Amino acid sequence: MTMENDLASALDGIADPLTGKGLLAANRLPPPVIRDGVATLVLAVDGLSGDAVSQLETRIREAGTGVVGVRDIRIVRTAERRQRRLIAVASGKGGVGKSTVAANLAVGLARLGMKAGLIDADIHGPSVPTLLGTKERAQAVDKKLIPMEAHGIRALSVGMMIDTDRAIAWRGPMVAGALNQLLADAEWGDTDPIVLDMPPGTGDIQLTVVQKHRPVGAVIVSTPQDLALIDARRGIDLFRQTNVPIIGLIENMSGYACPSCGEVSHPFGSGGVEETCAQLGVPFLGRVPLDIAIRTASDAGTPPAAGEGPQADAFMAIARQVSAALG
Ligand SMILES: Nc1ncnc2c1ncn2[C@@H]1O[C@H](COP(=O)(O)OP(=O)(O)OP(=O)(O)O)[C@@H](O)[C@H]1O
Repeated sequence: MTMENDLASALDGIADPLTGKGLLAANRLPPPVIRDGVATLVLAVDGLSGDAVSQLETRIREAGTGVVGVRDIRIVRTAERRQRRLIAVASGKGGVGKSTVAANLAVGLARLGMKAGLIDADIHGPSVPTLLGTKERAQAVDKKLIPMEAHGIRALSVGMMIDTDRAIAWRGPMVAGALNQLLADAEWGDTDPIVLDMPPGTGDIQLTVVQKHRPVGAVIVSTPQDLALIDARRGIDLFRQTNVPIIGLIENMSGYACPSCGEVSHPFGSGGVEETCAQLGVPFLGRVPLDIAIRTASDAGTPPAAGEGPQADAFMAIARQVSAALG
């Protein structure tokens, strides 16, 4: 028994790449079983890339064979069915730029070489068709929706399915049903990861989405002003309660550069999101300035992350951090 305990604590000393918790605490591994000096470990590979799994296996073997009495480690990976990693982009409050960030994050991840997708679950104001410049309805083949392709990503939006004026009166179960259609009943092929632009707020709808679709992590968008930050904390709480790791917070509309004189002002204050991250012990992923060029490009259907210049750089820096967090 002590040998198994020793092995368990050695394995729990390895940090899970997604949550940072020990491998047992993160439910990556169940308590180990040892027979005749051979430990058989069932490793849950959900949400991890092939490289991340291989690195983790190496560390498990190193830690395991260091335990007295363990002569061999056998690792069985859980069914490696194609797990699509969902990244939830949320905000506690509307209008903080959540959809803008979600679209540019997906485009940024695609520019880093991933087959990224984007789902617009923001039924009260589906903005992805505008952000990507895809105004047509999505086609369906054999009752499966075909995601639109734009700016290197695949995307589906409630706004590509229905008359959005009607959706505004939808209740929770209808939202959940529509989302299921966008996620499970669509032809996503090898798309991974998928950025999920969540409905704004932290109510029942958000809770259902999170519980049902189990994102591998959440990105929270906030502006620096106090009110938005209070709501962002609520967003963090929602994910913590449901055990979804917080990938980090983004400060959007941070500092305004006057297009004529160049002077930078801070209409919503400055540094608030980074401070909140430090207080809550969650990563700060970066800031995106309040920039007219971002709004005009977004309204014109050309996500800044697809181009060059300071606006693209701000989104790419965030995409790199999210990509690193995914492993
Ligand atoms: N960094 C920025 N600089 C300038 N304009 C921005 C920036 N971020 C977002 N915007 C603009 O602010 C408006 C709201 O953005 P967006 O729709 O992304 O917010 P949201 O949080 O998703 O809103 P909602 O809660 O209504 O869905 C849009 O016109 C968008 O172009």
